Amino acid sequence: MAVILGAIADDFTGATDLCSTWVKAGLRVVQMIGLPATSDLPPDTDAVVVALKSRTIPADEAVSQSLAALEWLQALGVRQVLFKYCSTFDSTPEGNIGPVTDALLDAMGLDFTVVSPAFPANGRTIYKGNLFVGDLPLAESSMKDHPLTPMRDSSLIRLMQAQSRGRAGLVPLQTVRQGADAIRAGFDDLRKQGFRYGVPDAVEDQDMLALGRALDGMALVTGGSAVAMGLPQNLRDSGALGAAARPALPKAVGRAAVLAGSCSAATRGQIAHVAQLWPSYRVDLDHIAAGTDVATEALDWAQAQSGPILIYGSSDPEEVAENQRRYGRMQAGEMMERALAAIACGLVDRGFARLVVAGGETSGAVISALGVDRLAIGPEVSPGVPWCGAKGMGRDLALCLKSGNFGGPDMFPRALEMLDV
Ligand SMILES: Nc1ncnc2c1ncn2[C@@H]1O[C@H](COP(=O)(O)OP(=O)(O)OP(=O)(O)O)[C@@H](O)[C@H]1O
Ligand SMILES: O=C(O)[C@@H](O)C(=O)CO
Repeated sequence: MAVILGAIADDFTGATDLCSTWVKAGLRVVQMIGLPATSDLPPDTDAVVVALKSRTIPADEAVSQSLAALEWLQALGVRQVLFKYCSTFDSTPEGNIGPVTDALLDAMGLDFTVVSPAFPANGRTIYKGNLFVGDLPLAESSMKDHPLTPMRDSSLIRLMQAQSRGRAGLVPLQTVRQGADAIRAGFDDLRKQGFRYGVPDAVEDQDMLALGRALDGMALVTGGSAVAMGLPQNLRDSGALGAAARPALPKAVGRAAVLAGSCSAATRGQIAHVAQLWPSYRVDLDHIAAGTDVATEALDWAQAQSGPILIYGSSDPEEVAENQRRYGRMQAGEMMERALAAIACGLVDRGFARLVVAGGETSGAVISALGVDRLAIGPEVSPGVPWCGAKGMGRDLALCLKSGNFGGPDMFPRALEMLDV
């Protein structure tokens, strides 16, 4: 069977989250890191996700990388393309969700697509076009303090219109609850009225599955990982998919570490939990800025410990804001990412082979530095967070790339228990 589903993800943890959704649906999925240099894929691959690090780069660069990824996927012959962004719609007023969606629509000769970041299993729901994170509207959730993409509006209609060329219209929950045909009719109505993006309400997985059915035949789909849940069934029904596959845990031998650069409320809770259990080391941004070799310091410390360790740069919103005032928003983020990436390489050099990395940008920096070019997706630790197998710096590695906001407080030890650490 040929590769039938393709996706372009705007960050690395988001890509793994999507891969995990398709792996759970029995697909054989490969995650390519960055623009692929080769089309050499395992012969039974059903779906490929190209993981870009394009969420916070300038919009024109995000557009050109996404178009190159689209061309690569089209050359594989995929039937449907998903543009995967964050379930909390992480973006700035300039993009990059809007500009990339517009560019993909144009390149594919289309005039309409769906915009659906909903992810009910992780508490991201959409009602009357407003995105909620747990019980709070997006703009009142901890996402308002995100270091790179603070979200200060909850209306997906306004958010999308502010950064794109077209109008966004709602498919209300009453319509979604009537099932796939009604949703499709809702999209058709919007398109006829000149809307370019359809935003369907969704509060439960059942809504996402109905939406998935409605998206049968829509060549470009955009959203979070949950919008992808229902797509494999359409292809299975049409006979385009073989028997379901079962994911395997990665085999990697070596010490275990958690590296955290995410400053989300969830990650900070996970750090607080694990700091009681394991040796932990905090990377200080002021030391990095002062030119201290923090990587060597952290690695010397790591070698003196036994068992799993935690190394983190994450701070609370006040300290992040202070760091950004001092060094600039993007510069502060990049300094921390570079330090954590250098530490990751040093750890692998010293025999660490099982790494949990918290944060999408952080994961991007770490796996690029490790020279990983693809991930084999294994079983999930928690919704959207799978273990992955990879080759990095010539070694077999087990990597768990955790989206900032995902997972319960005990997610780090649970991840390692799955590998019997
Ligand atoms: N103490 C700090 N001060 C300022 N910035 C920091 C600090 N610690 C980490 N950062 C930066 O904050 C950013 C966090 O983004 P990252 O994508 O890694 O996490 P996230 O947004 O929570 O995760 P996700 O994208 O998966 O939702 C990174 O650029 C990181 O380097
Ligand atoms: O959709 C999500 O929340 C995640 O997959 C993600 O993209 C975090 O960076």
